[in-house]
Amino acid sequence: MSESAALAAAVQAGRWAAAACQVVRSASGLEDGPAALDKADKSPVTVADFAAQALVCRALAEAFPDDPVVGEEDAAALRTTADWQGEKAGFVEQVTHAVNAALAQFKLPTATTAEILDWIDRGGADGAVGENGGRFWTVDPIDGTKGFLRGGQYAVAIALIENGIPTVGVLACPNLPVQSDGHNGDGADGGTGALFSAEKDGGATVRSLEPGSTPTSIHTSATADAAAARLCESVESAHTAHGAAAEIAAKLNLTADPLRLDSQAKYAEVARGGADIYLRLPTRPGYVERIWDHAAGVVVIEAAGGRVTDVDGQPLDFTHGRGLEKNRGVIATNGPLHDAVRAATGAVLNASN
Ligand SMILES: Nc1ncnc2c1ncn2[C@@H]1O[C@H](COP(=O)(O)O)[C@@H](OP(=O)(O)O)[C@H]1O
Ligand SMILES: [Mg+2]
Ligand SMILES: [Mg+2]
Ligand SMILES: [Mg+2]
Repeated sequence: MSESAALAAAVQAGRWAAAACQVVRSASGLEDGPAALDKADKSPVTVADFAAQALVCRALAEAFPDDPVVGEEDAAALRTTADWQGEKAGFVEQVTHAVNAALAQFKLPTATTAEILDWIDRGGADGAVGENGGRFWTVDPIDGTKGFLRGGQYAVAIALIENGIPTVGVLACPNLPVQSDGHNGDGADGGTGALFSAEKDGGATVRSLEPGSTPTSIHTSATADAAAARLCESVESAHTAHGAAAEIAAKLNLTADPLRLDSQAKYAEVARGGADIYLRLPTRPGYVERIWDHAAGVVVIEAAGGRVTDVDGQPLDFTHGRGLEKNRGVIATNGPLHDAVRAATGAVLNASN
């Protein structure tokens, strides 16, 4: 099946953004890592998050100038940097450098800092129902920023949402091998990285991040035997309840240790059969999952034969703006295991309430 214009634009956006992330990683010292700021919620944002959002928004604007974009980041902090000193001095210049280094790799003209900040702020839409005929993009320029900082997994995640349904998804994973190796939490293997993509009702594919690479089809595993299943979850214990996942695994007689990786690389691994179950279990009441942390992963995994619901068995509801306001946690599986995993999850979470 040939790629739609929307998928082609998202693939290009993912390639540009991944290139900027790789520029930042290779330019930063191994000990210090890339420069990062703390956001209002104390979570980190790096030079590469901003550079990647700028490039994704530029690519989407070129192909679809009228489409709103709901991006995780905004440039407000970068517009007030005149008196930044110490480790923050030069932060904005580093963003500009990363964007222009990536553009140069693709033989595109360089941009000014003012243009780059405006591209970042194209991601300021709120995903409100009813705007632009119900069509908007959502972008996580680096999903798994903590993984990126640790040299672990991270993903540039891009999805098109139409009338509340994610219809196109791209996950560019610079530290994930093109072939699953069963221990992908380790980070860069010296390979080129992998780009996963899918369209709703089309197939899902993986290709290398190398220029001109060819996509190959991927599919979830066929296993219906929970005891033989591999479970993946976040590295960060603040993002998912590791203890409850261990209880669910025990209930399912699962024997293998969980595969811990950052970012939507977890959706990608289940989508290609490298794992069978992804659990994201609420850690504290009131946390609302963000749409950009899931939309692209949902398209890829469903097109590969998998299933996604929240921990209550409800479909993820993308019609409430920037948050999955009506959902709690996420269960993603290969498909055949879904009902059993959902039942075990319900039993464990209800027992602890
Ligand atoms: N308390 C919480 N529960 C669940 N997810 C959280 C969380 N706090 C932050 N996150 C989200 O977890 C994402 C990373 O997921 P993972 O642990 O699977 O790598 C972060 O994305 P960013 O890294 O894009 O900010 C952030 O949006
Ligand atoms: Mg973040
Ligand atoms: Mg994220
Ligand atoms: Mg992010």
